[in-house]
Amino acid sequence: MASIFAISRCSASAYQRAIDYQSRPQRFHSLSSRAAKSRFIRLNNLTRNCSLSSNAAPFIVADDEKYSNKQVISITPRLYDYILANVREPPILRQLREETANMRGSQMQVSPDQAQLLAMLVQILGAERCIELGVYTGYSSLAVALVLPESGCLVACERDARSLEVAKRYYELAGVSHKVSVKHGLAADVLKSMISSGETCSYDFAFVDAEKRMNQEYFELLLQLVRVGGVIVIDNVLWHGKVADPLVNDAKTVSIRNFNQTLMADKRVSTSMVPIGDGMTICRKQ
Ligand SMILES: C[S@@+](CC[C@H](N)C(=O)[O-])C[C@H]1O[C@@H](n2cnc3c(N)ncnc32)[C@H](O)[C@@H]1O
Repeated sequence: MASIFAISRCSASAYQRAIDYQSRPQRFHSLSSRAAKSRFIRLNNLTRNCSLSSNAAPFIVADDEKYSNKQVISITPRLYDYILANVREPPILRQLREETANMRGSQMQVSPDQAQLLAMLVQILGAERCIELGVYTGYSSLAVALVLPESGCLVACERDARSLEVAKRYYELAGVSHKVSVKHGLAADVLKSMISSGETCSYDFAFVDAEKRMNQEYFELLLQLVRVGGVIVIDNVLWHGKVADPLVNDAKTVSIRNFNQTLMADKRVSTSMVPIGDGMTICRKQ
């Protein structure tokens, strides 16, 4: 109870500063020594009061008039464990995730709850023809291929041959390789050649998870390939929260932030930004 009481008194901005401090303490340590010391102590207390430990109860991010009194919670490690315990991850996906955990870049893989959402969207759409940009070792593409009908097809595009080998092995193991058309190459080139071959408006679903700075170009090409009513999902739209931090202006963050802003004004699609994993935007072509 004590921690819940502390959490409810911790404001959203204090919580954000506490998170900033946890993720980048060096930013605060670069202050003049006296200012740094007092800020260090205050922020240390904040992180403790905001109960960011693994056993923390969910922190209420918003519940005042600004947010129409709607209560919005953050996900703590304990709550995330609970969410994961409610994901029906097929054993073959679990096996792939566990094998990939020791590989370089494993943090790039979508999370089990994200993969489940992608598979769910494909099922709701009744999708038969799908595209994925950025396969890595195949976790998200396998999640999609597993729910495609036998006649379905997923174009899976990846520039790295080594990770593609793992993906192909798992498509075989899962018995879905006949549904996956693997394209080894640069995503934009693959999409352009699909358009040149007359495949416009013939796809139901696309998932974008390749080079983040190319998102706008991928999106324009995919809009040509996806039918009206089809869905394009873009991953990493929150970019570890950096898109909302005006002090972060590296090229990738700025590019994702600009893309999000452009998408917001794009009347060709309806959109929903979902705070799952590192953030996904779901777009439906109008
Ligand atoms: C975030 S990972 C994809 C993770 C994958 N969706 C999963 O859930 O396992 C991004 C992948 O995109 C690939 N990639 C990056 N730029 C690319 C490009 N221009 N064309 C094709 N693949 C690219 C990288 O090699 C990497 O494997």
